[in-house]
Amino acid sequence: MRAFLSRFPVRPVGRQEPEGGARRRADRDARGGVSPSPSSSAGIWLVGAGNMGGAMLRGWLASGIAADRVTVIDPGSPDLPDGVRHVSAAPEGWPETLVLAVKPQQLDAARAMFAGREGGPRLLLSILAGVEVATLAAAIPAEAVVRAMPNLPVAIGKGVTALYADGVDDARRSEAEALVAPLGLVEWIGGEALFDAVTALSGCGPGFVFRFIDALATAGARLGLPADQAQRLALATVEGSALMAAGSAESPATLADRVASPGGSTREGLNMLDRDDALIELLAATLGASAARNRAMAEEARTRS
Ligand SMILES: NC(=O)C1=CN([C@@H]2O[C@H](COP(=O)(O)OP(=O)(O)OC[C@H]3O[C@@H](n4cnc5c(N)ncnc54)[C@H](O)[C@@H]3O)[C@@H](O)[C@H]2O)C=CC1
Ligand SMILES: O=C(O)[C@@H]1CCC=N1
Repeated sequence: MRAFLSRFPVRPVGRQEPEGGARRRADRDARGGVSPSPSSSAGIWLVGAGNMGGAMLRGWLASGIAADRVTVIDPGSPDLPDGVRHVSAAPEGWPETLVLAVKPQQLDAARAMFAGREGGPRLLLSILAGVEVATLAAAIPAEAVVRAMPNLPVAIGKGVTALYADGVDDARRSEAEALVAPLGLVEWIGGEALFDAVTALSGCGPGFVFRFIDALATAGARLGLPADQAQRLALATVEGSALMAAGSAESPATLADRVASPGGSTREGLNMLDRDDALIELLAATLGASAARNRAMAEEARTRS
């Protein structure tokens, strides 16, 4: 996956670093907050640069954020874009923004890296599925905690990031939003209970869509098409349909009906998907299973903390 992501070129896509970063850093120092060496207090520390942390990193660099603003903390050997500083353990002090992107089961190890330090980051942005704000706040003493649920297409600026915060002021919420805005669509979630649902829909969603593309190609191959040709046709069909739906004033449901000529072959196919709401029921069960796993991971994280 990392090799796959590294194939996407890192190039500016129009958005620049949000203004005000330098002013906010100065404010913090003036307030007598945590003030380690300038090199460690500035910028973003990305804790964990695997599939998802790496995807966010690529999206940030493509949006124009300078590589030297990000420090990756990862004991592994992540495949990183040029110019990004990589350390295997946390430097001294705290950054302005700490992005937590380890697996939920690795939260304890990440927390241990920072144990015993005075102060905390201004903003903790966590992408851990199923790990709640209260658990995160107990692990890392940040001034503000924001949960984020990105998805893999953030690597190309076409992702979705859902955000949730409780009791966080507008300035910090704006900081969190500015950080993920260059990565694609950003949506605030009204309650933490909905986070498992949003994780299942948009966080896990690319996995389901990739599987759908694969299944469409497999079904085409079963009708006799060469497998590689079926895959190209399936991929381009999904790409074109998604782009068209995204740019259309009509709903996807209406667009589906537009493909279906009366008495034609699309209707016959749609009848299969619609019979007893077969596709809806399948996806409801799919998202339900993912959401249940997120709830279980939250429980596991609460128990460990
Ligand atoms: N993969 C995805 O599409 C999405 C993942 N997420 C969340 O992102 C998080 C990471 O998932 P993936 O990137 O898929 O996992 P991953 O296993 O690819 O990446 C985890 C990274 O953390 C590093 N790591 C392990 N222990 C560490 C420590 N103590 N300190 C710093 N780094 C450490 C590993 O070396 C690895 O590079 C998870 O919490 C997951 O719920 C959220 C949305 C989508
Ligand atoms: O599979 C997972 O647990 C993570 C959460 C969302 C996507 N991947």
